[in-house]
Amino acid sequence: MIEIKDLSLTFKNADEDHEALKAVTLDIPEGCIYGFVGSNGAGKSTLLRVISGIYRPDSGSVTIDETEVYDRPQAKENIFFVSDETVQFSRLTVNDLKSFYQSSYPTFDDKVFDDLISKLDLPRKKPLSQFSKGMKRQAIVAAALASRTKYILLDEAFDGLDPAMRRLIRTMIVDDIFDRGATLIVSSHNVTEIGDLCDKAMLLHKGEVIFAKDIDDVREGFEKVQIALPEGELDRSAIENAGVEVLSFRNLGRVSTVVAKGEKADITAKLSAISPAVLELVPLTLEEIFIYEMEVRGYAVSSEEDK
Ligand SMILES: Nc1ncnc2c1ncn2[C@@H]1O[C@H](COP(=O)(O)OP(=O)(O)OP(=O)(O)O)[C@@H](O)[C@H]1O
Repeated sequence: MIEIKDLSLTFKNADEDHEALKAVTLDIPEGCIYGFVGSNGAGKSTLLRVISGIYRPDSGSVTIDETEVYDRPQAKENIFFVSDETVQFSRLTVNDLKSFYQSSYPTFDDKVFDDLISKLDLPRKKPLSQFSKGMKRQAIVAAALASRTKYILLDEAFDGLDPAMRRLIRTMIVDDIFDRGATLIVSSHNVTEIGDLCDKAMLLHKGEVIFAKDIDDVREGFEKVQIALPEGELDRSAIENAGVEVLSFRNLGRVSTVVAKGEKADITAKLSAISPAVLELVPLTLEEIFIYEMEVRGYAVSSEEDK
């Protein structure tokens, strides 16, 4: 179990300081796949680095199985962090990578690594600098799985992988995590992928946790409705005047699509009072929810047509 309590971290720069994480509190249970999503610069990589013991928080704490990780090499043996940058490995070959991680992780399994490299069909004696971005990613993920650590942290999980490889790597990771009861934390900008892969998700914005929930509960409290009057067009104010909290409003011909905050029964009752000819609830994607949550906080992500 990873417990993060009231954690803050400020980068101190020559020109100005930047508070990258603000009072983050989060529990990551064992055996789950946890997704970190958020805007660019939200603090996802910084948080993964703090959990891995690379950065020391200014205040608050991170404990993994009740042990603080920073400055404790033994605790780090339980964690494999795949950074979003692979430049540090450029001069190494796949075989060098194997030796490097063998010495870093007592649990490293040579056979698992060799099998994965064969499955991925990666050259073993070529420096990683001559690999494509996706191939480098594959090699590091193979090392992560072969290290047999209890916790794997993947920054920008599937960056640079083609669709077939995304699927293969995803299956390899999920099978491994499931078989061993390990814990995986992934950060990604691909919200759909996070929704498909993860048990839980945390939305981070400007260093603050907006929510941390089971994936199945993320849609709770939001509804998307298609509505049309018997005659004429609706406008946003008509919906708001009916007492519905509108997050997004869009007209396509006579049919309006409304994303509203609130409970299904309440929203339906209020909209029924307008006496519409059409009133239909439609599924809301995770991406839409994340966008609305960030819009509410002033993040400019809506297109002209959504207004
Ligand atoms: N070493 C550093 N020194 C100073 N500021 C930093 C450093 N690393 C990150 N930051 C700043 O901290 C904030 C959080 O960065 P971070 O890389 O954690 O965000 P992120 O959510 O991973 O972003 P992205 O999705 O764009 O990769 C950003 O404003 C970034 O500029």
